[in-house]
Amino acid sequence: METENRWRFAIEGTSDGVWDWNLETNKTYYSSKWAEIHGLSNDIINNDMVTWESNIHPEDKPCVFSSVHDYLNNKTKTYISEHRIIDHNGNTKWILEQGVAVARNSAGEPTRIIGVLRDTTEHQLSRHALQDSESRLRGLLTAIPDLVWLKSPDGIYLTCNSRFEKFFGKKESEIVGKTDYDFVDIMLADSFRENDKKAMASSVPCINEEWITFADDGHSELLETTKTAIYDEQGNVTGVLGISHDITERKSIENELKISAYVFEAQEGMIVTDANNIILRVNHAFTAITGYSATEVIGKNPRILSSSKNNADFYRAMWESITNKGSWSGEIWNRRKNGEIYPEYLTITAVKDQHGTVTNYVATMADITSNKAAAKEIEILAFYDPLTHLPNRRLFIDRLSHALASSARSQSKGALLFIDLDNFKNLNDSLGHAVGDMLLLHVAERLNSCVREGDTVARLGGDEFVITLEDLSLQLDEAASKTKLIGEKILQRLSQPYNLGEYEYQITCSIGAALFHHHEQSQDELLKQADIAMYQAKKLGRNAICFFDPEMQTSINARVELERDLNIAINEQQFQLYYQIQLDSHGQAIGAEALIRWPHPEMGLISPAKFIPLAEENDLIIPIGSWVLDTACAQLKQWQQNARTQDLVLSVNVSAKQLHQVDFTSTVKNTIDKYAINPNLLKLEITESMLLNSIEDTISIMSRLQTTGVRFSLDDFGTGYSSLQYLKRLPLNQLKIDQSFVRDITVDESNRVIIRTIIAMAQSLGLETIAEGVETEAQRAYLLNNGCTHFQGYLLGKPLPIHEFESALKS
Ligand SMILES: Nc1nc2c(ncn2[C@@H]2O[C@H](COP(=O)(O)O[C@H]3[C@@H](O)[C@H](n4cnc5c(=O)[nH]c(N)nc54)O[C@@H]3COP(=O)(O)O)[C@@H](O)[C@H]2O)c(=O)[nH]1
Repeated sequence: METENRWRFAIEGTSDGVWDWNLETNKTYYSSKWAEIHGLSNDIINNDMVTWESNIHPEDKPCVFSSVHDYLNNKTKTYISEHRIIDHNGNTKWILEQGVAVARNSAGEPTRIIGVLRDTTEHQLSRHALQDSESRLRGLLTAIPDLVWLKSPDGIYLTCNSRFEKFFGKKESEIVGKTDYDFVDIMLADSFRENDKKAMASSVPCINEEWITFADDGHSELLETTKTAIYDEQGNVTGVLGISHDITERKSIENELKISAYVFEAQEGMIVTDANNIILRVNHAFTAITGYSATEVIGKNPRILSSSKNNADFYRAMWESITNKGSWSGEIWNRRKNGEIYPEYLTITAVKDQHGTVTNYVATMADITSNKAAAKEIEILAFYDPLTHLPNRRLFIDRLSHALASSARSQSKGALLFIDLDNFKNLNDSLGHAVGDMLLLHVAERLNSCVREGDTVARLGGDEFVITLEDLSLQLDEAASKTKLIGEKILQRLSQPYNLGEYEYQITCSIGAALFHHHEQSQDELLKQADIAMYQAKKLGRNAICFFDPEMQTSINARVELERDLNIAINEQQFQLYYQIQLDSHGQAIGAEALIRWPHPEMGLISPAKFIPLAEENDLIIPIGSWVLDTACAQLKQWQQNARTQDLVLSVNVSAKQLHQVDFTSTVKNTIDKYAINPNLLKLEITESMLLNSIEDTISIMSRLQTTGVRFSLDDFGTGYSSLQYLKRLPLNQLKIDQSFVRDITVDESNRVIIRTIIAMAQSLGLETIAEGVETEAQRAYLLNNGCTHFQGYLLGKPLPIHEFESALKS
């Protein structure tokens, strides 16, 4: 009892409330302090558990009972509970209650528990106030659309808001305690750290802009980040606060504005007016174009620029378009400040507000004075010949098609003249192109003077001119005779001497005429016909006019077909080589001439005299010549393997185009190498006419080939104009007397003289002579008696396919 009293005395002395619960008697002792906390006094207190329980806040009771239950069942070591009570005066208080068993029964169950109780209301209130403040702060941070974060001086995140979480794509709890290096690449983290340090070292906030990619969805934003150092009361830096604001849109607007300002000051003049068409703003280009400064026009109506060149209807239509369609653009004549009227390309656009009401008009203007001049220039370049200023081919074709249409309508006949100067090239080559151009200018003038106003004289290019003669007559024959008269006038006028600076020059022309008399004729067809007729005039000896006739067309068509077939022949290797024997003065076979044959699948054997000139014209001679050379060398290879034929020399015809191919020398060498033949047995026949042009070039090519051992024969000798001078320089082995001299040898004394001269020339140059076209014994005898060394002709053998040739050789 004594102990109990002492215990009671002691507990009454503490500042905490004490309770002592005897579980066996279910009596509870409450200290005065306990009673005080509960708003009770000791004299009215009941020493039972009901007193304790009834004061507990109803909401907290389940939790308190659970704690008691856990303790009684030995689930916890002490009983502890912080909960609310409602004291006797109705005040809600927070208390912290703790208790331990001081006695247990034999089963180990508590039989007496003593506990203390402390009023924690004040502490709880301030804790809750702090929690509230924190949650308000957090709510605030969350509501802020900016990224907000706080880092320690060494860069460790202390907190951040939810917007910031999106940047790293992590929750705040995962961010706090880490640094930038844990979330972004090292370069970016370095730059963040650098800016943090700057901010912490600065007394004012530091601002920087950076593009940031958000880890949560990968989108990017341009952020303006303000970093501010945070200090404690002693002024020590305790961290850095960062706030990043998305300025992507603002920047883009700023850029748009910059661009707009730039555009406004672009090359084109600009006017901005209000809805009443009063000028609000103009740019520098406007001033440059019109001569008016901004101050001179602001507040005025743009009509100060108008000229009298556009009438009221024009402006009415313009405003109608602006009102109805929102814009107008087109060419307009305006007046500059200095009074000059100029063309302008103007665009006016109505600017409307969201209600569709016009607020402004924006006009852009481009001075097209120079465009107009350029357009004129372009037209001249596109449609006129720059030298003579005559219409060019394009304009001519256009005019011709109109003339044809008009002729078809009126039934009145017209004509097309195709004029080509004769040997114009000689003038260019001898006196130069500048003099040639002067002549062309004179020709253009003279042609214009030969025709009527409505006729068109055009230059197609080079020395080719064309003229359309319209409305000649309703009768075809009369139209033809008028055409002839005009053509003859042109022949006569053009053949008069020309004064070309220091030179006086005379030239003639050839004219082809085609009449247009039925509406199916196309301009291309007519041009072709006149061209054909012009070639006919050339063939007739030049300085002549020829009319197109249908027979010519037939022959042209045949040529076109032949050309097409020739291409097929090359691809399908339809050619054959024939061999014509060549004998020496003792009648010994010394070789042969390879002569191409074309057994056409439908037309039979076509003479080389017919297709070789065509092949030369359109360059098909190149593949044909290569085939001949290759086949001849292959034959030489065959012959080399036989004692009877191993010394035969094979002559191969080479055309001018072939000889002047850049790779001709190498082609010959390669072919010789390919078949490993003796080059001395290959003789290339070139014609005398080939020497007329580019003699120096020909000498150099022949000389290069001569070094390989190849031999040369000069074909058709006597028909050209080779001077002895040139002959001496050519690396020749043989002169071939043309068959035209041989043919009449027995009847024509002049041919005999020529033959004797050729043989004498050959002897003096140390060359062999071979006569071709030897058909009679008399011809052979005469040639032999006059020193001719070699012979070829039907008398000795016709050109034969290889098997027949070799059989003839044996016999
Ligand atoms: N570039 C090349 N030209 C070649 C080639 N093959 C032939 N030709 C040239 O074609 C022209 C016509 O040749 P062709 O019809 O073969 O006539 C030759 C002989 O057949 C003919 N000849 C020969 N002997 C007589 C004869 O006694 N009487 C007679 N009326 N004609 C005869 O003469 C032509 C020989 O020509 P050439 O010796 O070359 O002057 C002709 O110009 C050939 O050159 C070829 O592969 N490439």
